[in-house]
Amino acid sequence: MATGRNHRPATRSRGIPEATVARLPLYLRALTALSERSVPTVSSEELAAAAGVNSAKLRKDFSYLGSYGTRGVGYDVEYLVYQISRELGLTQDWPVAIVGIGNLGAALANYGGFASRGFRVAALIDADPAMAGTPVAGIPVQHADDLDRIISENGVSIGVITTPPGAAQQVCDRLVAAGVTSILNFAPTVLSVPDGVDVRKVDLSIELQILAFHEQRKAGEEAASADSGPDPAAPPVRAATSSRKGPDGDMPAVMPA
Ligand SMILES: NC(=O)c1ccc[n+]([C@@H]2O[C@H](COP(=O)([O-])OP(=O)(O)OC[C@H]3O[C@@H](n4cnc5c(N)ncnc54)[C@H](O)[C@@H]3O)[C@@H](O)[C@H]2O)c1
Repeated sequence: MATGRNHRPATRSRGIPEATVARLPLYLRALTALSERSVPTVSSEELAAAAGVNSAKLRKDFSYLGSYGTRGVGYDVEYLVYQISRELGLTQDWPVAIVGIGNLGAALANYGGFASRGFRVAALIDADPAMAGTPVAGIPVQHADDLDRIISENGVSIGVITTPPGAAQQVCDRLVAAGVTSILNFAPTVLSVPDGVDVRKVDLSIELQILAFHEQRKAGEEAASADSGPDPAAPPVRAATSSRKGPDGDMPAVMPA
């Protein structure tokens, strides 16, 4: 378990571009589904379609892993699952602490998908004394006063912040001081962290705002085309608005801080 403050993921030191790292979980999700169906091999085109990624980009991404597939056969599904899991550091257990066990923190604690992906919810922490000792998802909530001890006792290197925004920076500082080097921030605030600490933020309202922008644009284009009648030279409305959002496109669902 790497818990040092200056720990950097091996992927970066091995020179894999950040955009490729962001697509690896998409490949892994598609490959895991194939593996569950006992599919032995997959072509780059099939896998690219399943992951929602362009196939040339997929082949380039896999070349960073040293994985080139076999002509006419494709990629070995099980081996790729192993390779990508290893590259992402998922072949080891990552104890995670969630801080702020309200609506969102409790929902995340109850989400079964983390454990199957190598993330074990090791501790739940909240500042509300009334919550101390109360089990959520079978794990007793611990008081925030004991944060340092909880982090070190559980070897936590990934902290999830689901507190109100006003508390997030202070919680972040305490997590970092306790040795946490990666933070997933759900609070709608920008966190400052020292070098060597990685922060990712998730904001569903930003994603919804981007969808609202596209909805508005589609509605405007439809109104304009209704006003002017059909124009054979105009591109189809769908084609103009179907830009992909995600690690293959321009707006990842989980953003660097
Ligand atoms: N990223 C997203 O898409 C998304 C979606 C929903 C909510 N949120 C954000 O997630 C956060 C939590 O939302 P919620 O609805 O669960 O709120 P909530 O009020 O239900 O829960 C917040 C919890 O944090 C605890 N808390 C407050 N200060 C603390 C501190 N210093 N240390 C430890 N615990 C502390 C509170 O006791 C409470 O239990 C908010 O910042 C909200 O804006 C983000």
